Amino acid sequence: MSVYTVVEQSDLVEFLQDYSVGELADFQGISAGIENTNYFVNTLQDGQTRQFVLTIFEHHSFAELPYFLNIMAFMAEHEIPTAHPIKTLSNGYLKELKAKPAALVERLKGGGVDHPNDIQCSVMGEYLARFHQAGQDFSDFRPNDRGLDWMVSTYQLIQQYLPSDEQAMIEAELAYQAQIDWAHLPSGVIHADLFCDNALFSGNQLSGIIDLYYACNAAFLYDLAVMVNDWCRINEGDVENIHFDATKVEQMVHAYRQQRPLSEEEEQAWPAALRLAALRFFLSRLKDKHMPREGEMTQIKDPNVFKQVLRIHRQA
Ligand SMILES: Nc1ncnc2c1ncn2[C@@H]1O[C@H](COP(=O)(O)OP(=O)(O)O)[C@@H](O)[C@H]1O
Ligand SMILES: N[C@@H](CCOP(=O)(O)O)C(=O)O
Repeated sequence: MSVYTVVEQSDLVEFLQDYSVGELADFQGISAGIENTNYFVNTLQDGQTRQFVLTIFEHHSFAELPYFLNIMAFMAEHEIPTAHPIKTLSNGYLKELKAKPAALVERLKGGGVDHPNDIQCSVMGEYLARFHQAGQDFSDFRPNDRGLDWMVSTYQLIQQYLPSDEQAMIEAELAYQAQIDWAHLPSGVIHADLFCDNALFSGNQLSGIIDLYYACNAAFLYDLAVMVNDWCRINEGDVENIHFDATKVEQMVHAYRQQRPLSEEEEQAWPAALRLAALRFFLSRLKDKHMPREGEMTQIKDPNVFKQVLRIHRQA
């Protein structure tokens, strides 16, 4: 349930006064998602229904949000299907609602993908490369706040809760990753969290890329690895049965390469990128499990999924 901050009709009518979007027709809380409060908002303007999503940011400060909203606008203006934020009458993207940062963005068509097919994996590979290429012209910079430093500090926080086998695997992987110089690989703006639940499809057509709230500057190869680890992973029952669909991996990476060829260094670093991406989400899910954020009902995702993914890549 991602309605942590309840919005009344009167709140929304007042909030919309600062936009040129017409009059509030109706609105509805969105149950999907885990980080922020989201509402579908419909207005009536010049006899036409307009559809938006209102997001109330539960964990971000006012200061850090312009980067994300500017990327959403930039990518939408560069043929990447992100949701364009709506400008207020004072020409900004960010407002305050119920004492929290809030933004109104266009509502994208399509639905989530639970079991992606080969074509959808290929489409995602192409569009991630397009995202990376377009981002080369984006002027703002944000360091990766889920990089190796964060991984080390997060491990130190949760180590006390972990069984010895997990401690040993994480320490070995951190030591391995510390030897790799990611900074020399092609880098730029990445999504950093492009899981299946952050893309919207209408059939085999990509209609939305959402949740850009981990976007940052980092190695492009890492972003592709994050996506492969989720979109090409086959979960059949027990975690031990997790494996990768080689055709989906090939389709995704081939489509990416067709749009943006990988350098020789990237080709060589690919196994390490898959491991780094698995470690990142293994650690964040372990932290959410052992140190859940206060005051909210979080959907705890299974860390063992990425424990198994990391194990598979380390044994490859
Ligand atoms: N711009 C949008 N257009 C259409 N649906 C959206 C849009 N943004 C979010 N959603 C819907 O809201 C859900 C939660 O959004 P998400 O950004 O994943 O939430 P959270 O920030 O909590 O992770 C998504 O799964 C999607 O169904
Ligand atoms: N897509 C991630 C959730 C986002 O990461 P987190 O750092 O907010 O936990 C996942 O499925 O683990």
